[in-house]
Amino acid sequence: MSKNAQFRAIKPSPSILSFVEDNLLGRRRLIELQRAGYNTQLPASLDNIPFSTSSVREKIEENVFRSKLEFFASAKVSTSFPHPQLPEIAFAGRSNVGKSSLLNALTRQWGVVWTSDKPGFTQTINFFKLAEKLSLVDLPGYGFAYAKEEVKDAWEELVKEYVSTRSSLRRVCLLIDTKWGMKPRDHELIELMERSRKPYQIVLTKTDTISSIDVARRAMQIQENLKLSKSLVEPVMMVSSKSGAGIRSLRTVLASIARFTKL
Ligand SMILES: Nc1nc2c(ncn2[C@@H]2O[C@H](COP(=O)(O)OP(=O)(O)OP(=O)(O)O)[C@@H](O)[C@H]2O)c(=O)[nH]1
Ligand SMILES: [Mg+2]
Repeated sequence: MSKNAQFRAIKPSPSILSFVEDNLLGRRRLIELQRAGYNTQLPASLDNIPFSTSSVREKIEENVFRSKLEFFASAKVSTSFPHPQLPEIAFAGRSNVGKSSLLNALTRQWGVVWTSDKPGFTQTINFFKLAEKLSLVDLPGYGFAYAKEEVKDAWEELVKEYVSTRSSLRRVCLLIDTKWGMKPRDHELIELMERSRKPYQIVLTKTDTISSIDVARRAMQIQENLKLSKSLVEPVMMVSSKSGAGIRSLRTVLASIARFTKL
């Protein structure tokens, strides 16, 4: 069977299918979003309360994500990692997968984290904090095709060192582009997290680019692939920073890390 046919033969579980439907994930027609009660005039309209009568955005439900997002450190080498003070959530994944965009979408604070359509844009580990509650870390993407080999290796070493040694790191969100699925470099990082027993959670990004059934298939495929993994935190999360789909669900999951972990 071809890879494509194999993918199409995947039967997503009922829980994945209902998550996809409840969050209106996948490419959707405008009329469908409007019928579901979303104000499609708003940017990232699915990150709002359906049937809200307000013409502006409702406030973010999770307190911690309403705090001001502040950049506080940047590191190119491990000796410049800041002193670990807050529970930390890191965003890892291939270049261009949407890490920086997701940080912006979670906090709705556009412009604090820089995004770009040029792969390999984020070249250092950037540390942000939300009040004195939680630290969010934007990792440089790996697998960037155009950088010089030695530069690329240096980035990867930095990410690996961070993931395996950082004591305040509570979760790594491993972002995977829904359309393309997991690549060898993603597996390398997973092996490292398994070895260093770092809890990690998969976040499928750019779900607005493919059909909803394919989003569900991708989540199922990854869940099956990683079912023997010990450090994986379930479930597979699915988001679109563009439509706002799944963003509220991810905030809920991540806010509990701020609430329940002490350093
Ligand atoms: N359609 C769509 N495009 C997205 C989404 N999220 C990000 N993008 C686009 O993807 C490109 C890369 O986004 P970034 O957030 O800069 O990606 P990154 O993972 O931080 O990239 P590096 O810093 O190079 O590692 C930009 O052009 C974004 O506009 C999404 O949910 N949907
Ligand atoms: Mg980036």
